[in-house]
Amino acid sequence: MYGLSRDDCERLDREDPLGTLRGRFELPSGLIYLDGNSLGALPVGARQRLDELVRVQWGEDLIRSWNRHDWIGMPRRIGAKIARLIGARDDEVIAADSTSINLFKLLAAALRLRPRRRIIVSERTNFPTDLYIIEGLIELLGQGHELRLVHADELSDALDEKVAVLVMTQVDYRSGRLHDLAALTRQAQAKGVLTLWDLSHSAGAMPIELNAAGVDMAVGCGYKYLNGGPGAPAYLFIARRHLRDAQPTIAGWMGHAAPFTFAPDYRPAAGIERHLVGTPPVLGLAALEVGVDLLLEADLQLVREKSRRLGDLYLRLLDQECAAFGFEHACPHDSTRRGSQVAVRHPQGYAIIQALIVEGVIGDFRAPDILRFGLAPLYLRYVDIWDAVAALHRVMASQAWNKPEFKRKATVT
Ligand SMILES: Cc1ncc(COP(=O)(O)O)c(C=O)c1O
Ligand SMILES: Nc1c(O)cccc1C(=O)C[C@H](N)C(=O)O
Repeated sequence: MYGLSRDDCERLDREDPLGTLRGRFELPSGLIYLDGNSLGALPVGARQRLDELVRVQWGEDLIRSWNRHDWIGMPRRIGAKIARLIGARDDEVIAADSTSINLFKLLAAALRLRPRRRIIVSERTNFPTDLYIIEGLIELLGQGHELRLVHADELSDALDEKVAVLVMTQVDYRSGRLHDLAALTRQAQAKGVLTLWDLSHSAGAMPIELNAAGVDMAVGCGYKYLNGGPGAPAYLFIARRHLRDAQPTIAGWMGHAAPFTFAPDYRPAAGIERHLVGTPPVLGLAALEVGVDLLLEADLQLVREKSRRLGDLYLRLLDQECAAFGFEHACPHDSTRRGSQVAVRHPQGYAIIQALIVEGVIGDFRAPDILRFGLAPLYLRYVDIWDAVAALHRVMASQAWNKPEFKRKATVT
C-alpha cells in the first residue's frame, strides 16, 4: 500500500492510550472483528463474573441472592453506570427489557405528555424496529396519530406545533451518519416537541451529553458498544423533569412502588423504577455490568478520537488499495459526522462479505449493497484496519467472492 505502511499502523498502536484495553477482551486469534456495532466482543471479566454468579450466587445462595448479592438492585445500579456514559444523572436511567420494548414504553409515555398533538416525526432510514414500534403503537392507540417520515435533511422543517414526539436514532445503522443530537433537540424543543433518541449505535463509542442537550427521553441497546453480550438488556432514560409525570406504559409488578407487598392494586414507583416491568434478567445484567465497567475505565473523548481515526484510516486505505474494484463510500467522509463504523457500497457486497469472513475478517452486509465495518475502539488496533483492507484487496484481486456458495441467502445477521 502507498503512503502509510503497516509499520506506521503498528506505531499508532504503540502510541494508542487505549491500547491496553484490548487485553481485557477475549478475541479469537487470527480473526479481525469489525462487527462490534452489531454484537460487541466478550470481555474477559464477563466470563469470570458469569462463572461466579452461576456457581455461587445461583448454585449455592439460590433465592437468597436477590438480597445477598443485590440482584434486585441491578437495573438501577447498572442504569446509574450507563447514565455516566450518556450524560445523564443516575436516577434517570434504568437497565431493562430490549431496545424495542423500551421504545414502545417511552413513546407511549411521551404521547401521554402531549395529549393534544397527534404527529410523530422520524427519519425514513431509521432502524426498522423503531419504525415498526411507532406504527404498531399508533394502531393500538387508535386515536388518529400519524407517523411523518422524512429525509434526514428535512427534519427541522417537519417539526411544528402539531408534532408530539421526534423519534431519532443518533447514528444511522447503515450509513453511519451521525446526527446532531443537540441541534435537533433544540429545534424540537422550540416547537414544544419531545425528543426520544435511540442511542444503540452511539453509546459507548462516543461521549453523549443528554442533559446538556435537553433530551427528554432515550433508549439504547447493551450488546453493541457496551459489550454486554448477545441479547443483553437494554436501557431507558427519562429526564428528571419528566419523571413525575411520565406514566408507566406497562404496569408490571417490578414498577410498583412496593412490589413485595403484593398489593392487588397498582401504585407506580416514584422514580425511574416505575418503567421496569418484570423480573430482571440477572445473568444478562451481570454480563452487561462488566462491559459497562470496562467502558467507564476509558476516557470517552479518547474513545471517540480513536474511532474517528480508525474510520479515516479505513477509508484512506480503501481508496489507495482498492480503487480499481468499484467501491463507493456510503458513509460520511467527515469523521465528525460519522459514527463508529464505515459503510461502502458494492453490487457484489453480500458475496464480498462472505469471502472476507473466510479470510478471517468479520464485517456485515445490509441490503441492497452496503458492506458495514464496525470499529470498536476498545479492542481494535490500527494494524487490524491495515490487515482488513489487505484482505479485501486479496478477495477482490483474486475474485474469491465469485463462488456459488456466496450467492445471497437469508441469514440471521
Ligand atoms: C437503532 C437500533 N435500535 C434497535 C435495535 C434492536 O433492538 P432490540 O434490541 O430490541 O432488538 C437495533 C439493532 O438491532 C438498532 O440498530
Ligand atoms: N440484534 C441483532 C440480532 O439479534 C441478530 C443479528 C443482528 C442484530 C443487530 O443488532 C443488528 C443491528 N442492530 C444492525 O445495526 O444491523
